[in-house]
Amino acid sequence: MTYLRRYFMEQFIQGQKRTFNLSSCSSQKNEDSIKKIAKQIGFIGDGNMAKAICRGIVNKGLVSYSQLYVSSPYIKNLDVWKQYGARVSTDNSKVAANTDIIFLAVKPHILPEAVEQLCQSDNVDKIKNKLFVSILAGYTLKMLEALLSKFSGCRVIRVMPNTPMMIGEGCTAYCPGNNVSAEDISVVKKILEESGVCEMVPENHINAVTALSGGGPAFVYLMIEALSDGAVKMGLHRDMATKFAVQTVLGAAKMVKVTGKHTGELKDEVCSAGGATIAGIHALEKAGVRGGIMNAIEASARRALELGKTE
Ligand SMILES: NC(=O)C1=CN([C@@H]2O[C@H](COP(=O)(O)OP(=O)(O)OC[C@H]3O[C@@H](n4cnc5c(N)ncnc54)[C@H](OP(=O)(O)O)[C@@H]3O)[C@@H](O)[C@H]2O)C=CC1
Ligand SMILES: O=C(O)[C@@H]1CCC=N1
Repeated sequence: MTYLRRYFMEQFIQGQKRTFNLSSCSSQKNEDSIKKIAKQIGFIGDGNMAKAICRGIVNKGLVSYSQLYVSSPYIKNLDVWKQYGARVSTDNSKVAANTDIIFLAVKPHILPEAVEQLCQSDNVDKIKNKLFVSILAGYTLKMLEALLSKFSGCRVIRVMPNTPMMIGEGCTAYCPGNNVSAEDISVVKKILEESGVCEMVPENHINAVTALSGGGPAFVYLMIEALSDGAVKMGLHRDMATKFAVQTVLGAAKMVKVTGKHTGELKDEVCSAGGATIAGIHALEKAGVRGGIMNAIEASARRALELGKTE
């Protein structure tokens, strides 16, 4: 078991425990019944992003685990879902046939194989008229609609989520495909909005979104690590350095959001004339940090574009 898988399983279990505690309180129950989505939701692929979405929506009371049906190739890996009441299968077609909304949550290079499994199954007739939600980087609506064309009446919504959905702080963009109804959009939006910010974007913006918010958490983790490393170099203990780096990033992000001020103005409020901060800003500018970050977004968006092409 990889470290990441073990970590997500632990988080997943903790999330479930917290949900159980919350839902035993009556006011939460009332709120839950208002929010609840009366649909069966399928996940083809049970990796990091699928777990983040599921944990986010279960924690918010939108669905219960019994409404989730998850598939991936190794039955052992699905035990954790089963343990909490989700249905599981190694057969993707069972998930697609027995749910209303199907999240495609495999890696891009796996998608043709996963869809082929649906096409070759005995469940083809039962997969008609379904709503598919693709979270894959790179796969355009046109490609997705072509891949799923065997299933008449299928609709597709392309979304780009991120892992902080798991804690209700996600950031997701979505683009509806041809044939989706207002109800399709409304239910998918409800799922995504419940776990953070959610905006509709034109499809030609989705690769930029993939780089910015899809992969962005990784860039921010790296920055937090570097801030902590710098402070350790200057003598702070690691625990404190990381705790302060995290709180500083959180606080700065909230300042931008809450005050609505331009980031340049907020930066100027920190930089005393001839002081310590401007010396640090100078070091960052000399290192080309702004250009480096812009290059990272550009490289990531270009790579996202390539991911839909078969490799
Ligand atoms: N991770 C992220 O932050 C984000 C990811 N995405 C997108 O989400 C998708 C999934 O990424 P992520 O969750 O990170 O990837 P993971 O590798 O964590 O998950 C992929 C899952 O697919 C399973 N799988 C492999 N082959 C098949 C198959 N034939 N049928 C069904 N399931 C299969 C894997 O099972 P096993 O492990 O047993 O092989 C695994 O559970 C990608 O397309 C990515 O572009 C989008 C936004 C953010
Ligand atoms: O790295 C990737 O390709 C995916 C897309 C966004 C986050 N992870």
